[in-house]
Amino acid sequence: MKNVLNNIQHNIFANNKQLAVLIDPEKIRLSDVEAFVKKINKSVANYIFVGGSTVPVDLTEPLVVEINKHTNLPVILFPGDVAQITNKANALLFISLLSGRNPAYLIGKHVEAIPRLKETTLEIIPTGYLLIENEGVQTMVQKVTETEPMPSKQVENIVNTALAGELLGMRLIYLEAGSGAKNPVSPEIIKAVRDDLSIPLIVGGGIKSKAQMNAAFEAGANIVVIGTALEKNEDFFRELKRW
Ligand SMILES: CC(C)=CCC/C(C)=C/CC/C(C)=C/CC/C(C)=C/COP(=O)(O)OP(=O)(O)O
Ligand SMILES: O=P(O)(O)OC[C@@H](O)CO
Ligand SMILES: [Mg+2]
Repeated sequence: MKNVLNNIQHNIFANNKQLAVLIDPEKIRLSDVEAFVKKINKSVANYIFVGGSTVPVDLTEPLVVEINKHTNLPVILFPGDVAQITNKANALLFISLLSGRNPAYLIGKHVEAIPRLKETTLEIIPTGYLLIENEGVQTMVQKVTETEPMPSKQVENIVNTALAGELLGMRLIYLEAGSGAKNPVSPEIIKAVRDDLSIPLIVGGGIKSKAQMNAAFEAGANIVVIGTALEKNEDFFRELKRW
């Protein structure tokens, strides 16, 4: 059923916060998936994102199959490359790296993905993806895509880039500080983007505490994504049992 975007919009209308837990296929063993997913089920999480900047070709599909055995939550692909597309998920964030100027990640990979997507049952959600600079530390996404992140001081440029994505017809905007970033995207940037944007806003990268998660929601994030902090410390799930 193609209802992920509808569900996101419905939750926004109802003023609900939305949490996505990111599972990186490279960072989890199949034998650990059941226990991890059971923790996700007991938390407030609404979605499971699956993806990574570098993932061996044969890891994603078996992971999604295993996740589906243990949860009814929607599984949404957040791919770093075409090989991470599998029909076993519910939806695909069809992301274009708007913060960068590498044609491969703006449109090239997307063309490459079409043979897989022609007959897919996945809900495809066009998503503008903006990598925001974080104290000058290089992120995996930056390295893999050979692009520069947007300077965090250039708030107007960040807002304009997000709005350009909206006007190009994208259905979501994702503000990314980078996996495992020292600091999340600042509330100031989130608020500035939220103030001008009409479509849902996802924020991720470097969120390690409930306070940081709530700061992102308060600033206007509609969905917060947490990956590394839960990978490294599953006790963090205990704080996520209720909003
Ligand atoms: C259109 C298709 C199918 C693919 C291209 C998609 C694009 C444009 C990707 C942009 C950049 C990119 C490589 C994004 C990766 C997204 C992601 C899941 C990042 C998470 O990073 P981690 O892989 O967890 O980082 P670490 O390896 O440092 O943990
Ligand atoms: O792993 P973390 O730092 O939580 O980041 C989540 C996601 O935004 C990375 O692409
Ligand atoms: Mg990661």
